[in-house]
Amino acid sequence: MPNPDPTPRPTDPYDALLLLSFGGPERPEDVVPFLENVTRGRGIPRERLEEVGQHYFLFGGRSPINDQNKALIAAVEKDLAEHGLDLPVYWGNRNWAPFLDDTVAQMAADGVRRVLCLTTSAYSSWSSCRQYWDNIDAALAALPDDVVAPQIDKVRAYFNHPGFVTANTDGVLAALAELPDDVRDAARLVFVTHSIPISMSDSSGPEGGAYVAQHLDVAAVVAAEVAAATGVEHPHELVYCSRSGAPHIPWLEPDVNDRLEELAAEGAAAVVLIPVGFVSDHMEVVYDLDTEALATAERLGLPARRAASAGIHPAFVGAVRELVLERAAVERGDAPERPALGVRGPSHDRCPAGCCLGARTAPA
Ligand SMILES: CC1=C(CCC(=O)O)c2cc3nc(cc4[nH]c(cc5[nH]c(cc1n2)c(C)c5CCC(=O)O)c(CCC(=O)O)c4C)C(CCC(=O)O)=C3C
Ligand SMILES: [Fe+2]
Repeated sequence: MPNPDPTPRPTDPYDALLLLSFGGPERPEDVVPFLENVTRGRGIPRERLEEVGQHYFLFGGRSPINDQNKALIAAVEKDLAEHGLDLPVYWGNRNWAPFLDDTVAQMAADGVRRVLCLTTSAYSSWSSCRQYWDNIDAALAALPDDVVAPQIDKVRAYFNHPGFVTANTDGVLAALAELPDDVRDAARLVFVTHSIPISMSDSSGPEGGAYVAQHLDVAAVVAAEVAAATGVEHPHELVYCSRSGAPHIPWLEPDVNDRLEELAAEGAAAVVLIPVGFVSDHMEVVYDLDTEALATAERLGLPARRAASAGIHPAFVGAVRELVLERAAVERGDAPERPALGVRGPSHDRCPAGCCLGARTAPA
C-alpha cells in the first residue's frame, strides 16, 4: 500500500509482517501426513517416527503450536494497534496448514510488496534459520509467472533481544517460586534446547558454532538476571532434548534425561528446566520436558519445575514490535539502536554467504 504522505511511517518500507512457524497437526488424522512433511528427505528412521507419532496421539493428535501461534498473532496485532502501527500480520507454516506457499500467494494477491518475516525460532542453524529461508524461496518460486512476488526479509536471530531474555527470566523466577522452600536456593538452572546433528551445529551461523554459542550466551544472561532478582547464584548449564536421526550420527549432548540422572547422583537438590531454545510451549516442551523429563526427575526423587517459554509474555510481544521497527529503520537507511544482551552483540540482518551451510539460494 503506497504511502501518499512523504514522511515515512515507522513500519515503512514494510507493508506486512509474516509469522513463519513449524506447524503441527490439529487432529489424529493429521499426525502421519504432518510427520511425513517434516521428515521428507531427512533420513529419519521409521521407529523414531512411530515413537514421535505416539507423543502426538497421547495429546489427542493435536499439537498446541498452532493455537499458540494464533495467540501470538492476536497479541502482536493488539500491541501494534496500541502503538498506532498499521501493519497486517500474516501466518504461514513449514509443515502444516496454513502452509507458507498459500500465505505467500495470498500476500501477493493482496498487493503486499515488502514483507518482514519473524520465525518462531530465535537462533542460527540450518534447521532454525536457513531451512526457513529455503521454505521462503520455494514459496516465492511457486508463484505463478503473472504475479508480482513480494520481497521478503527476515528478522535477525533474536535470542539475545532484551524482551526475549526478560520473558525467559520471568519464567525461571516463577518456576523457582513453585519449588519447595527448602530446596529453592540450591536449585540448578538447566537450560534446554532442541538437539541437532553436530555437523549442523558446527556449521551454524557465519563462522560456525553459533547455535551452541548463542544458547550459552543467553543462558548466562538469564542466570545473571535471576541472580540479580533473587540474590542467589544458581549454577546453570545447557542440555538438549528431542534427539532424532539415525543412531550412528552424532547429535548435541547431553540429553536432558541423562543429565538429570547425573545431577541426582551428584546430590543436586532441585532443578528448573528452562526451554530457552523454544518460543512457545509446543509438543517438544509438553512431551519431551513435561511428560518425559519431569517423569525422569520424579523417578529420581529430584524436585523439578519447568519454566514457561516466551509465549505471549508482554516483554516478548513488545520485542516483536521493537524488532520490526528496528529493521524497518535499517531498511530506510537509518542506524537504529539494535539492542542485544550478552557478549555476542546483535545478529546480522542478512545472512552472509555461507551462513548455516552455504548461501541462501536465490528464488528461481
Ligand atoms: C532446531 C530445531 C527446532 C527449534 C527451532 C524451530 O522451532 O524451528 C525444532 C522445532 C520443532 N520441531 C518440531 C517437531 C519435529 N521436529 C522433528 C525433527 C527435527 N527437528 C530438528 C531441529 C529442530 N526442531 C531436526 C534437526 C530434526 C530432524 C529432521 C531434520 O533433519 O530436519 C520431527 C520429526 C520427528 C523427529 O525426528 O523427532 C518433528 C515432529 C516442532 C513442532 C512441535 C509441535 O508440533 O508442537 C518444533 C517447533
Ligand atoms: Fe524439530
